Amino acid sequence: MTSVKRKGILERLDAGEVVIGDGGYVLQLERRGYVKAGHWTPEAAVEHPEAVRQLHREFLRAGADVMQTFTFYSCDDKLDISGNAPNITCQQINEVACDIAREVANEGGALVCAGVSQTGVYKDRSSESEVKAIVKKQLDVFLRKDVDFLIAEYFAHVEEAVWAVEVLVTSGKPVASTLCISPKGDIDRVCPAECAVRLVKAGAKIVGVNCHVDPTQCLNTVKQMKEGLDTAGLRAHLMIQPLGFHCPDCTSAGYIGLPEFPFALESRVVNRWDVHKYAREAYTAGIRYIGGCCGFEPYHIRALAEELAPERGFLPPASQKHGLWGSALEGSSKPYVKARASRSHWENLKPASGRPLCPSMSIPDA
Ligand code: MET
Ligand SMILES: [Zn+2]
Repeated sequence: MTSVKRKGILERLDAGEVVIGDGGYVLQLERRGYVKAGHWTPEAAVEHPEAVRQLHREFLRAGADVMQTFTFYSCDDKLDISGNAPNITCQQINEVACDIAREVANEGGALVCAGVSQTGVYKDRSSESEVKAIVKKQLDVFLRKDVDFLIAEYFAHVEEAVWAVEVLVTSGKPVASTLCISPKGDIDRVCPAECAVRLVKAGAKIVGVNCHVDPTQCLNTVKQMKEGLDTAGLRAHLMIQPLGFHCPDCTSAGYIGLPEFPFALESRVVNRWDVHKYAREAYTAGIRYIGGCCGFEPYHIRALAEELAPERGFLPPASQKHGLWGSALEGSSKPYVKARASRSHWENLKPASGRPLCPSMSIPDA
């Protein structure tokens, strides 16, 4: 599949455009029956390409400007651990994942971003060459498939992310990097400001966070990253792809440490109005690449696109089926439903969980 000539990621961001990211794949496809929890590897790209393609299409229709390849954890050491895809290789998965992402991206002018994530071999400095070899193997496939840009995402140690970035930049393609860290910093207690500085010095042009904590906590972290870069006199674009779950009670282990992870997170899902608020705060903080990670579904991405429609100048196709701020309810025959066709109703609502015996916060296991 060839790429259609279109404005690249850096051209868009350098011009001050808002870039809407996509949402979470592995968690969503686990729920749909195509990914095994615990392993979280993406062999569904080969086994059920139609399922992966459909999720990409829904994100595109919701307004995503970027299709991230379904290549999470797709390196030899992770797939071996999973042991549930004996005949499928990572190369195969990564090739097919790039093709699927390109096919859907071409349906709507989106860019293809190929991703690598934390490896299973990271220890200390001694693992540098091993980590880099794994990333290089993934990169070779991505280059053959001529993806538009690259991301090193979901790294908990900035040191490992820096190694990945160092390999990815050798391609000459733009490189983004997001860490799955809390406002306190990475696992080794490197603060977000320092993390951002190290990633940019390694060559990343777009830096930020993804996964592990909620939109509020991710905003806090990226703001610290921005301050760190400003203080160091470095320039980079900022990116944010938080969880689509509220977890103010989690520790630096993020949502993985919550007893509800991963099979009972539903009561924590952010709603579309939470996403409006998050999108506006991210934009105001100077972040221009705004998307979501685990828990972020197509309707959340549509909410991002709707909140930022004044800046972007258009609405996504999925908004044909959604009146802004509940206006579609004008057509309801029930007066009490019709009365909810107002921004103030949805903006001020404190949604009930409907679970009278449940606490609003948990005690994390880690
Ligand atoms: C656990 S984070 C997963 C990130 C990846 N981009 C996905 O959505 O599948
Ligand atoms: Zn995630």
